Amino acid sequence: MKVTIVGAGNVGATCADVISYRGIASEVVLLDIKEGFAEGKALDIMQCATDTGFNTRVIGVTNDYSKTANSDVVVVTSGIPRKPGMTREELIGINAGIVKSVVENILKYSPETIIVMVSNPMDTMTYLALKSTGLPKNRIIGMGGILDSSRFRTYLSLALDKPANDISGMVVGGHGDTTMIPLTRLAAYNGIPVTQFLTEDVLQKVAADTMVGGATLTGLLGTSAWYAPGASVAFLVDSILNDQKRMIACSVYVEGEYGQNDICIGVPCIIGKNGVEEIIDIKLDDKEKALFAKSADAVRAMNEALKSVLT
Ligand SMILES: NC(=O)C1=CN([C@@H]2O[C@H](COP(=O)(O)OP(=O)(O)OC[C@H]3O[C@@H](n4cnc5c(N)ncnc54)[C@H](O)[C@@H]3O)[C@@H](O)[C@H]2O)C=CC1
Ligand SMILES: O=C([O-])CC(=O)C(=O)O
Repeated sequence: MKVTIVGAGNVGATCADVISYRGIASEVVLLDIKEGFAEGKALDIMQCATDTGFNTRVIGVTNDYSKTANSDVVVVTSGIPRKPGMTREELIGINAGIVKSVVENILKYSPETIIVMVSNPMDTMTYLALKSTGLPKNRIIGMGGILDSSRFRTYLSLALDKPANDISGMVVGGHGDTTMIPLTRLAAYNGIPVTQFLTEDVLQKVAADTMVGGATLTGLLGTSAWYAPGASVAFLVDSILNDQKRMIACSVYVEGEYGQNDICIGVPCIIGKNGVEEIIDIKLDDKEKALFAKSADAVRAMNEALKSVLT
């Protein structure tokens, strides 16, 4: 199985690294516009093979899309990350043009591929990729909810002082500091609702910390995060390539689900070899429904902003 990752920067290279050492794909192509950069990252990752014991072939190329031909999955991480104090939405001006040209080039060589969108603002870039290519909606998947859910589970694990892997929880809605919705009511510690262990105040703090999880790391690091984002992309790619049919919160095109239409937004999906195989329309309570509608309005407004950026 072949995966191409466009953008060999922090997230792209980390994702290539995790895909390789977990043996998720037999071939990974890293592509970047910076001369020699992807080649260097690929060689460095390949030189881990004997110590960590993997056989994935990793190659790096500078803007040579012919080497990406017949990729089963293409991950798009090309574009700029935010700096401290910025929102993801402020990246739209530069990243929209990059994403549009990248997906056009990709489809010339891999017309049947499934695209995983990472570049921010991710919900908007997912919508842009869908609309500009006309691909079927099952083949364009935005990565955000899985990362937000990992952060949610981490903050819950810290509050409970219990292992994160014993905790389930999901974040839906937009992948933005104010648009994501950690579903605290449904989070559980080995099947037991966390509401039995944590006070409402603590749960509200966990939700607030989750929502600004990316901004907190950007403030600490000076650029946005990459270890957890790279691992989240690899998890998603694994579910596609190995047809695992995991339920993962992803940004996908909705047509009536959650009362929304014509936007890409984070909802629970079954992810398998066909990409998005099903959207799980879970029952939200009235408060969650109102938050989802507000989130959807904000996501829709960004899609409107695309028009001025691309003309
Ligand atoms: N959806 C999510 O959950 C997350 C999204 N991100 C987003 O992912 C993107 C990448 O972040 P980082 O890897 O930290 O940035 P980075 O700056 O480390 O890497 C981006 C790479 O893209 C390359 N690039 C730029 N234009 C290109 C083009 N036209 N073709 C090929 N390569 C090109 C750059 O040369 C650079 O190497 C950002 O937009 C960031 O906001 C980051 C973390 C999580
Ligand atoms: O915070 C950012 O800008 C990058 C991102 O989407 C994340 O780490 O969640």
